[in-house]
Amino acid sequence: MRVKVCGTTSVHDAVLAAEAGADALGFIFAPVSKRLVTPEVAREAGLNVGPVVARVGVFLGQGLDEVLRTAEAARVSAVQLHGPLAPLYLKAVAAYYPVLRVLRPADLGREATAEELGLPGVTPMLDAPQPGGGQPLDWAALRGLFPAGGWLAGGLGPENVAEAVRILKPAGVDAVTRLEAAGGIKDAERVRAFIQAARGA
Ligand SMILES: O=C(O)c1ccccc1N[C@@H]1O[C@H](COP(=O)(O)O)[C@@H](O)[C@H]1O
Repeated sequence: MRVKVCGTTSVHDAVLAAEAGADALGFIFAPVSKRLVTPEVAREAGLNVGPVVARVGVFLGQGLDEVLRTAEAARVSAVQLHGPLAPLYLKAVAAYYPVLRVLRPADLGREATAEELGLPGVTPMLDAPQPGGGQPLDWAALRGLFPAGGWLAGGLGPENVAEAVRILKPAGVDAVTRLEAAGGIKDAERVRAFIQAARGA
């Protein structure tokens, strides 16, 4: 199972998460976020974590041109897309980058969702309705609905990730709020504890 540490805003926090064993780092380029980072800092962070840590650019409701330009400037290795979007948009991004397509529980079972997830290079990630809000999903209620090969986000932290993994068996987990000392600043102990708990589940 892969572990992603999201909301990285500095080289320091990128190195901290990579040294703690993160498989992937998330860089949020959505202007609404208190974890907004510039492509320049994300690029520099990526250069400091070695060759095997994935760098994921996170976007919410942004235009195709902006997503592709920002991803290129930041030299990310994958893109995470939140919010409603047209199938052609998703197809266009997936032609350049592996995509984590973020879904809410209400999206599961919809025809449009099945169409999106049928595209090559698109991996589902289930998250709470408010991204970056630190609110866990009702994992027990999602048993049997959770998409095969999907990732899980939404209010995960050191104290609850093992339980979530046992219930839903995701291919990857992702967190931000519960790993922070303050908005956009990582708590080193919580980052380490999260990765250990996820791996030990
Ligand atoms: O964290 C944000 O500010 C954010 C803003 C816009 C899109 C996504 C954002 N974060 C994503 O939210 C999930 C889970 O966050 P949490 O652990 O519940 O706080 C994660 O995928 C982040 O990438």
